[in-house]
Amino acid sequence: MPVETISTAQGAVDRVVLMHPSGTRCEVRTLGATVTSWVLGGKERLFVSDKAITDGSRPIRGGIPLVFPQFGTGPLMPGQHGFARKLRWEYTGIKKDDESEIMVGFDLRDSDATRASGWSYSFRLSYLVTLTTNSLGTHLAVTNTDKVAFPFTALLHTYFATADIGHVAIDNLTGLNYTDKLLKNHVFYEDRPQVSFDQEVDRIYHGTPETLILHVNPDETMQLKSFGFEDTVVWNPWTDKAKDMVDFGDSEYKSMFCVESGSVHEAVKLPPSQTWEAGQLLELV
Ligand SMILES: O=P(O)(O)OC[C@H]1O[C@@H](O)[C@H](O)[C@@H](O)[C@@H]1O
Repeated sequence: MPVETISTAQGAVDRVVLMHPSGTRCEVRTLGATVTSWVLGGKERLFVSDKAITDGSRPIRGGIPLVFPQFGTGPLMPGQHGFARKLRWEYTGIKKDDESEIMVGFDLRDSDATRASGWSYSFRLSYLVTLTTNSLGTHLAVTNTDKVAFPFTALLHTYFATADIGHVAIDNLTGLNYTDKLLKNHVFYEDRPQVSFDQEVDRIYHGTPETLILHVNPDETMQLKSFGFEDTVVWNPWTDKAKDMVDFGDSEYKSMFCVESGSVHEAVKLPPSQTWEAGQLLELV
C-alpha cells in the first residue's frame, strides 16, 4: 500500500506515511497535520529537532507546522501562532493515488477547544498533502461555516534541513519590503541580491513572488512555489534564542532554516459560506 496509517494506543490515527513508487516518502502527524518528514533521493529534506515533543503537550518543533488563525502574538486571539498546530486533525483518507502522485487529506473543524480559544468562529480547514517523484505539495482551504465574516492569518511554517546554515541563500526576495520582528516591527527594503543567515533572523517579506529559490546546500537547490499566500517569513533563532527553546538543541540552528509561506502581514477577512485557498509546492531542481 502506498499509504500506511499508524494509530495511537486509543485507536486514533497518529501518523500517515505516504510512499511513492519512486522511493520518495513523507510522513504527516495528525497532531497539527504537521508534515514531519520528506525523504527524497534517500535524504531527509525537512528539519525536525532532536528535542521535538510529539505527545501533544506542545506543537512539533520542525517539519511543516500549520499556523492558523493567528500568526505570532497578534490581535485575533491570545497565545502564539494559533491553535491549529496544537490540535489533532481528522485524517480524511486517500484523495488520489496514481503513478504520478499520492494525495491524502486532513480536516479540522471548530470545537469546544477552538471556541474557547478567544477566536470563536465556526470554520472548516481542509489540508491536502501531495507527494510526487520530486515534490511535496501542501494545500490549505479555509471555509467560513459561521454566520458572520471572520479574520484570520495563516502560514505554512516550513523548517528546511541544511548541512550548514552558512551556505544557505534565498533568491527572489530582493527589492521587497520586510517587517523586521527583531527591530520593533519597523519596515525595511531588501537590497541584498540573496538573503543569507549569519545572525538571528525574523522577518516578514511582503508581497513575495510566486517562486522562491532556496540554495539549501552547495549542490542542492529547492524551488518553493506558492499560491494564494501574500507573504514569506524567514526565520532562524541563532544562538541565544536556540538556548531559550526547551524543544530545540543549542546547536541545531546550524542545521535548519525556516521559509514560511503565509498571509500574515494583513489578516484575511472571509465572508460566511466562502472558501479561501492557498498552498505551496516544494520541488528539488
Ligand atoms: O517558537 P514558535 O512559537 O514555534 O515560533 C517560532 C518562530 O516562528 C516564526 O514564524 C516567528 O516569526 C518567530 O517570531 C517565532 O519565534
